[in-house]
Amino acid sequence: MSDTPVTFEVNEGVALVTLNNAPVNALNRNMRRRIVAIFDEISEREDIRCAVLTGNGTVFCAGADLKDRPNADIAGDFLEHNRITRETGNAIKECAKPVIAAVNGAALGAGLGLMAACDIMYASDNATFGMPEINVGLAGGASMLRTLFGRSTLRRMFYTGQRLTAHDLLRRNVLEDVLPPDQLLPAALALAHEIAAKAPLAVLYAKRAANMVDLMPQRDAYRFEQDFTMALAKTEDAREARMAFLEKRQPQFKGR
Ligand SMILES: C/C=C/C(=O)SCCNC(=O)CCNC(=O)[C@H](O)C(C)(C)COP(=O)(O)OP(=O)(O)OC[C@H]1O[C@@H](n2cnc3c(N)ncnc32)[C@H](O)[C@@H]1OP(=O)(O)O
Repeated sequence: MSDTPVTFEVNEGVALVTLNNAPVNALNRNMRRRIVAIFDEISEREDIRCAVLTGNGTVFCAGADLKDRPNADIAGDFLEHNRITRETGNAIKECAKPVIAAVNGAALGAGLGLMAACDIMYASDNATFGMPEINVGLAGGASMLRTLFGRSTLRRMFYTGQRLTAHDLLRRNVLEDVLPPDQLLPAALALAHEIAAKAPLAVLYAKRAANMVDLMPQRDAYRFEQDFTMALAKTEDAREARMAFLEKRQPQFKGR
């Protein structure tokens, strides 16, 4: 295992978070804690506007570390493991800034869950996707895929452990794009920089709204979004965005 199981660097408003636990970036507790800490930090740092999540090596993430399981004979050990496991995805989903997945290889089990927690998803053309829990004595994880797949595909993957290709997911409108490995990170970073150049408050509101509308009925969701529209309309940046459009110039945002 690497000393730094997840690395984190920031460049011009974009954070690049890289899973770095050779050979297959399997998730152990140490790594999960680091992921939670990094995305909480990204939420609060004003110099970060968008993040990209990728993996080092040829596998994005092989899911739960099958060599480092909780001990059911130690009271509390399984519950603590489960708590940090679910907070890993939540930290990405609830991150105040958009997170773009750049899936550079297999994304399996909890690894596919990491991708599913992201806002926008790119993959390399050699990536594969599956929920192999059924084959390794584990259950649980269908809930992580609800926003990605329809009922039948989700259950087929869940009951069989079958793996789908990146092109299968592109055809099913799960992925934004499928790219050769050397073009994956540049494409994800280019989109991240485009988002990072938007009015910061507008992006914060947009992500909160997008997360909420995942959960709410349409009528309530749009009512909720209108509150954000009203709050945003009162900011200096909203006025600047409108004036820049009318004056045919680039906006200068102040984050307020
Ligand atoms: C709710 C969520 C639950 C879950 O996430 S359950 C876990 C689901 N994950 C799996 O079942 C992982 C299955 N792994 C694979 O299919 C393959 O592996 C890969 C496609 C990821 C990579 O294949 P390749 O490049 O051919 O490498 P390799 O020789 O299979 O593996 C290299 C080393 O990595 C170890 N390894 C693979 N997956 C895991 C894992 N999830 N946890 C711990 N170790 C893993 C292997 O055993 C081996 O190790 P050694 O070199 O000692 O033989």
